[in-house]
This record gives sequence, C-alpha cells and structure tokens, in this order.
Amino acid sequence: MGAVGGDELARLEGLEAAAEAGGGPGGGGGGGFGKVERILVSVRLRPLSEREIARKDPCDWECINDTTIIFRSSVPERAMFPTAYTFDRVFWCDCATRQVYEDGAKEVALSVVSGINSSIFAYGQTSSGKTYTMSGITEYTVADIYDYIRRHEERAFVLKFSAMEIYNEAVKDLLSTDSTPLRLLDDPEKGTIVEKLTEEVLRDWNHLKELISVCEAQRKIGETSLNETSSRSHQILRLTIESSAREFLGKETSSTLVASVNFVDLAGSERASQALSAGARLKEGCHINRSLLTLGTVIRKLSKGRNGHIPYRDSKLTRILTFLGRECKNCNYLHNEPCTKPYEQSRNTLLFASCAREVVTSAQVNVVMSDKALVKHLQKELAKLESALKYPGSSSSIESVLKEKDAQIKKMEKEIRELILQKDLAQTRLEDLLQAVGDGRASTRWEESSQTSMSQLPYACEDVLSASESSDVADHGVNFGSAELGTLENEHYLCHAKKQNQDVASPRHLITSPVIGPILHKDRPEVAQNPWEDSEDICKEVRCIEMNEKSRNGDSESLLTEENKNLLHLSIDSFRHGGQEPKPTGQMDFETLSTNPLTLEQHLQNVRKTLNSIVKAYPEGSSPWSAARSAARDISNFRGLALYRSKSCRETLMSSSSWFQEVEQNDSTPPDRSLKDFPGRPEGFQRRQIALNFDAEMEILARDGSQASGHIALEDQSVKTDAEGNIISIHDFVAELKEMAQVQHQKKLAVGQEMEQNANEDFGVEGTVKSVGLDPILDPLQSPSRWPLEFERKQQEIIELWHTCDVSLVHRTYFFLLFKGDPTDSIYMEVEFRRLSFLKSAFSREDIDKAAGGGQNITPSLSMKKLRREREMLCRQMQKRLSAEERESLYTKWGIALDSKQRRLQLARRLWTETGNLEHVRESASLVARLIGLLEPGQALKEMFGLSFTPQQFHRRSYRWKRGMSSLKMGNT
Ligand SMILES: Nc1ncnc2c1ncn2[C@@H]1O[C@H](COP(=O)(O)OP(=O)(O)OP(=O)(O)O)[C@@H](O)[C@H]1O
Repeated sequence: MGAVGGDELARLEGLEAAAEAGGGPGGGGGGGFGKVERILVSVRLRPLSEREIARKDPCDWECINDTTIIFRSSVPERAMFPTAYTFDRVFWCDCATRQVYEDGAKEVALSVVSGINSSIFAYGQTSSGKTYTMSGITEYTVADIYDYIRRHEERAFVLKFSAMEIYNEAVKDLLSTDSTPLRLLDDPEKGTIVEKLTEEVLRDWNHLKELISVCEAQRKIGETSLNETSSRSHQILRLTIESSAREFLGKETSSTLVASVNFVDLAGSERASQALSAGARLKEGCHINRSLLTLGTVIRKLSKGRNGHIPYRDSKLTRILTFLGRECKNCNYLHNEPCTKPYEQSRNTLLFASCAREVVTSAQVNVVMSDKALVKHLQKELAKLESALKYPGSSSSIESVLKEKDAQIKKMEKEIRELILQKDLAQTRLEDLLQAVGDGRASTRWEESSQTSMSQLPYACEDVLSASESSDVADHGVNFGSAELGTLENEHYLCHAKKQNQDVASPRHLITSPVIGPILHKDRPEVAQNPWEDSEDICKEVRCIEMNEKSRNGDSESLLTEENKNLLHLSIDSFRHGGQEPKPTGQMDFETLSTNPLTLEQHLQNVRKTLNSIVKAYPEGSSPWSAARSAARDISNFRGLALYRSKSCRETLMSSSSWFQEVEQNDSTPPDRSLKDFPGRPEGFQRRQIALNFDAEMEILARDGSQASGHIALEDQSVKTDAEGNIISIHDFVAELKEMAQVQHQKKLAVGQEMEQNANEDFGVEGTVKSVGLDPILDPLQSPSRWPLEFERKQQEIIELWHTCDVSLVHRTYFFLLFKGDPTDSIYMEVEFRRLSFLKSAFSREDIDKAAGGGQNITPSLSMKKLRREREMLCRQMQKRLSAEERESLYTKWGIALDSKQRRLQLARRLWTETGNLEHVRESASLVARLIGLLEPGQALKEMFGLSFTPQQFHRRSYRWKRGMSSLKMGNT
C-alpha cells in the first residue's frame, strides 16, 4: 500500500486523479475516489449449534458456489418458494472468519487508511452469528491497520476509538459508565454527530482490545427463546484514523487524511412473535424492528436511486448511519440460520440483502487541510466552478456549437461574396449601358445587347433600357444599378424614371434611383467633382448589408436581428429621403442631400451602427467576419473615400485567396462519375470566346484601316464589344474554365491517362487547376510583403504565355499597362494566367477543335493569323500616327536598317518578341498604345479590359468616355 507523502496537497490531488483513473492509493484501499460502486453484500451461514444438532434440525440451505445459496425445502408446501439467491460472496458453515474477512471485508475496512470512510455491518435474525462474525472482523481489521502503520513510518497516524449502542431508540456511550442518552446533532460538514461521545485516542492494539472488552460488557444483552445471549441493541464501534506525512508536519501546507470505519452489529431482525418475546423483550423488539424497518426503507429507496426523500431521520440508527449509501464504502454481512425454522426470516434477510446490493455509493477521500492549503484548494475550486458557469455544458458540446457557428458563418460569407460580385457586375454593366446612351448612339445597340447584358443582371428589368434612353438622365449620371433592391422595386423606380425623364426639364431637380443617385450639383463643385465616389461607396456599404438581409438562406436571415433590420431599413430609407419626410416611392431629392452636408455623414453613421451591431453579434476574432468588420472600418474611413472606393466590397472579393476555388465549387462541378459519361458540349451550347476579345477589335481596325481615326474605330468597337457581352461575368468565365478542364479530363480518360489528382477532387477546383498546370496566385492582402515579387513572377509568366499563345498585341498592351502591381490586380493576373495556361495546354493538342466542340477561336493557327493581321494593322497605324522623323528614330532604336525594305512591318514584327526583356516589353506596350490611340493608357480602366471585378468609376478618362461626353455637351449646347 502506497503512502501519502511529499507535497501534501499536490500529492493528494495526484492521488485523487490516480484513484479516479481506477485504483486507490493502496492495495487495501482499492476502489476509487468518487467512483461509483455498489455495496458489497455477503452471506454467511453459521454451523448448526449443538442444540440444533441434538434436535436433528434439517439444514435446508446450501451453498452451491461462492456466490449462490439455495433453499432445499424438505417440506412439500414450501417447494414453491424461490430457491436461489445470488450475492457478491456466500460463505458456507465451515468457512473460517478469517477467510470471511479476507474475502469480503478487508478491502472495505482498510480503505480507511486512505482517507475513505467505510462501514461494515451485520444484519440477520437473532442467533444467526452476527456478533460472532463482527467480533472477528473487527479484530482482523485492527490488526491489519496496525500492521499498515508499522510499515508506513513516513506518516504519522492517530487512531481514535468510540463506541455506542442504540437501545430502545436511545444512544448510549459504551465507553462511559454514564447511561444518559446522547443527543444527535447535525454538523454541516460532518453530518450527524453524537454529542459528548467518548473518543479514546488509542495507544496501541492492547489498548483497543481493552476498550472493546468494555464495550462488550456495557452492551445490552438479554435472553430470548432463540438466543441465550441475544444482543438487544445496535452496536456501532467506530475507529477513526488520521494520518499526515511526517515531512510536512507543522507546516502550513500540510494536510491530513481523516476517515472512520464503523463496525455495526445490528440487533436481531426477527419478529417479536417469533422470538416469543414479552414484556421488556417485546418492547425492545418493537424498537429494534422500527429501526430495522427504517433501515430497510432507506436501503430500498437507495437501491432505486437517490431520487426523492430518503428517510434517514426516521430512526436513530439510520441517522447515525447516514454514511450508508453516500460517500463511503460499505460492506453488508447478512447472516442466515442454516435450518428451516425461521425460513421467513431468512427469506426477509435475503430480500433485504438483495436490495442492499442495488445501493450505489460514491466513496471519496476525506482530506483535512491547513488553513493556507485550504485557501489554495478553495481558490482552485472556485476557478473551476467559475469556468463551469461561464461555459455550461461539456467541452465537446462547446466545440460542436463552435463548429456549427463556423460553418454557418462560412456559408453566409460565401453568399455575401457571391452577391457582392453580382451587384458589382450588374452595376458595371448598367454604367456601361448608360455611357452608351450618353453617346446618343447606343439606343439601338442596347436593344441588340439587352438580351445578353441584361440577362446577366439578376434584378434588371426592361425598363432600364427605356429609362436609360434619356440622354438627360445619362448626362447626369443616373445610377440604376441597385440590383439588390429586387425586381419589383427596380421596376417601380425605373418605370417612374421613364415617366420623369419625359417631364423633367432640368435633370438636376429630380433623380430617380433605387438606392441613390449621384449628387451632381453645379453650385457645389466639390460635390459635383466626385459625386459617385462618395455616394456610390455608401450605397455599396448599404447594399452589402442588404445582401445579407436578403439572403435566400435562413441562416443568413438570422444574421440580422430584427433590430438590425429595422435600423438598416431606417438607414436606407432615410438615406433615400435625405432625412426628410419620405418622398414618393422611388424619388429622391438630391438637392436636399447636396445642400445638407451633414446628411451623408448622418446616414453613414446609421449604416455604420447597423454593421457594428451585426458584427458584435459574433465573437471577436471570428475570422469569417473580417469582411463585415472591414466594411464597418471602411465606413469609418468614409472621409478618406477619395482613395477608398467601395473598399468593403472589393476587400471582400480580393482578400479571399481561395475565391476562385470557392466560386468554382459553388458552380456545382459535376461529379467524376457523371463526367465520364459526359457526351460533350450540350446541344445548342455556344462556346463563348474568352473575355478578352481584342482580336475582333483588330479585325475591325485592319478592315477599317482607311478610317480617319483608328482609335475611334477601336472605341466604337469597344462599345460594341461591351454591348455584345464580351465583358462576361466571373461566374461565366470560371464556368468556362471549368468546362475546358472537363473536356481535357475527358480526353485524358479516353486515352487512358491516369489523372494525378485525388479521386475526391476530380473535376473539382483543385483538379481543374492541376489539370491545366496552375498554381493559385499569392493573395497580396494576405502576404503584402511578398506580393511585389509574386507580381513580377506572375507578370513574367503571363508575358511568356502571351508569346507562346500568339495573343493579340493590343490585348497584351492593355493588360501590361493596366496592371502594374496594385494588390487588387492579383485576381486579374490570376484569371489571365489561368486562361493562358489553358490555351497553351489546348494548343499543345492537335485535336483541340474537335474536343472543344469546334471552338474556332482558340486554335493556334487562327491565333497566329490574327496576330499577323494585327501586326499589319499596326504597321499601317505607324504611317498614320507617327511622323517620318519619329519612325526613323524608332527604326534606329529597334535596330532596323534605314535603307531596308518594309521597315514598318519589320518594326511591327519585332514588337513583343523579347519576352525575357522587360524593357523591350515596356517599349513595345508604349508603342502599341500610341498606335492604337490609348492616349492615357495608365488611366484606362480595368473594366475596359473585360473582366469587371471592380466597380466602375463614374469619371472615366478613357478616350471613348471623353468623346461621348464631349459629343453630348456639344449636342446640349
Ligand atoms: N460461524 C460460527 N461458528 C461457530 N459458532 C458460531 C458461528 N456463528 C455463530 N456461532 C455461535 O452461535 C451463537 C449465536 O451467535 P451470535 O450471538 O453471534 O448471534 P447473533 O446473531 O449475534 O444473535 P443476536 O442477534 O441474538 O445477538 C453463538 O453462541 C455463537 O458462538
């Protein structure tokens, strides 16, 4: 048996943990701390007494094994009684008390030295051998305890002994000659205590023997018909052991193990009538039976669980034995007579035993600590409880809740990104259309293009086209692009706009917009200067929230509390109405807004408040909410909006390095199995040319080389290109990339090639990327320090791919001049890189045309042909745009002999050829830009490039826009 020593508190705690893991501190201790266990129940049959032998009483009980006892009745009418009873242990008549102790009581009794309370009690009818057995067990236990003490000198032990009897419901001290009944008191810590009970500190074993003898002498004994020396009381001998590690004795951190073992010898459980009692014996019997009846009730209730009231207080016996079934180990010895005479009593005893077996106890170590140690311990306990209060439920349930919330947040974040994207695309297209209207030439084109462009706007309506036909409205930059407000609302606004446009003399007075229009006020140049910058940003912030609110998903709906929704609507509505009385639906008096400089700020505050309340609804550090928080921050930075244009939306888009993958995943990529059966491009499916169709422009230029102004032709075509839907949505683009990957994969499967990708990822995003040999580009917002290097690397790869794939020089020029390393360029670079990688991969296969379903635009021969024609076009442009001196200077610079033939063509053929020389690339781009009329290429919009990932600016500086505006102004004047 291991000792308890060392740093007392720590060691005890370790002891406790070890015990919880399955073992007590000592061999004798067994069990565990706080471990749930049943009462150990054993039955012992005493041998027939001489008198019984003389009477030739039959022995009807028989032990058939160590755990089962059966009744073999010689009386036929008793044959129907249950015959077999099973217990933890059954000891037959010839079994020595030593063995009874070793097998059934030792473990329980010695747990006291480990600080665990225990009790051993004997139950049975009179003369069944209870006193005989308990005397022996007490003696063996004490002997073992002293042996333990002797072997553990590192601990200091103090043994105390007390004894009492309960006779006629009075508690008597057996170590005192005073027969005054003792009172029972309730102690909040110790439970029921017997007042003034003598407790002797034992000097040694002999001292204990003496005291036990005193007790025997004091105990009430009387003669009954069944037992000459019948015990007429319940006797409880209590041995208390305190132990402390010697090395900590006297120290503040010392602690002491304190536990008691109770040896309970109950009075006989027979009925008075059976004992032929009368007079004093009958009265004793009544009390005895009352106590035992209560004990039986307590045992029975405990055996059914601890629900409800347990009548411990109904008798002195059960009050004192409250440890029964609680935090202690218990061993119940039941004694039976071997003969049939008291069969009912035997049967009752065994039934009692059966109940007792069902009682569950939970033994715990009792530690008494010094004040300081106690404080320390209590502080620990307090911290534990506080933590339990803070996080109710098990840790696993918290984890599952967190996982669920994370999934919910990710889902909503994905939807937000999608909606933001849709909104930006829709807005871009509407602005393009409005610009075209501004040219005064696009009305017919719009009709042509409406089916393409508007079909991509989720909430657009036909009225947009009609309304936008008004050049007045277009001149003042009306923004119809609020896709989020929904079709009905848009229709209403736009229909209203259409009517208003016919009436409004001055477009400044009333601007119709679903959310907000630009504030264009001639009297306020600072507002008119950049009207869209601010208002649009605010709109976008509002829209981002609206998109959350309008999410189709129920989870997203839950994102906004009712309060937030109201606040949000308040923000939007008040914004619409300029903080004034609500205007008729769909109308917005922007003069009110523009003349009230606080209005915008006021509305902005509302929006910010809304966003913050949404963000607060989720725990700090929930990364998925970075977008929302970012939006809130951006609103806070409203005053700096000259530099931050709809940053919230853009950040949400750009900061997601896995954006492409997620979009692709959302596009429900067909599973591998279905793809194997993929028959090819669906009938009627038209392969759309990948976004950047500058070849078409060059064809026009080449064909229209005699036009007075080549760049005008280019710009006209650019309008046409937009109108024809060359600016495709990112979804379409991704879908197309994916489809191309599928075709590739299908072909690979056909030739039996093994795909290297994981089976689970087949045709997923990863598979698509791998199949075209792509690496996802670094997210500059995640790794800003690495972005410049990454940009240069990616730019170089793209330049080489352009060369490999014979991509249009104009395209290259546009791209090269537009994307110079801004972090937001990453997505354009990524898209371009993927597109080119696919092209390169496709070009490497001869049967690309067949595989692509006849996609003529991506064949190598066609690309080369177009590139050749483009060079010829540039050659002609040199004649028109450059003076003879400029041309000669260029020939010299580019190493072309001045006396050679076709010098312009030579120059055109040298453009964009040295892919590894960035200076050459830069000069090529500059020259091509000049030749095609890109007057301010550095200011050109990325949207012109064809991939509208970012919202359009209102004040375009593209040549086309300027020209359109100037023509309108001319028209107006
Ligand atoms: N296992 C045994 N071996 C030999 N004798 C025994 C055994 N058990 C009991 N006896 C004897 O049987 C008699 C009755 O035993 P005991 O007094 O212990 O019974 P009891 O159950 O305590 O009775 P009561 O409830 O009336 O006090 C005693 O004389 C005792 O010596």
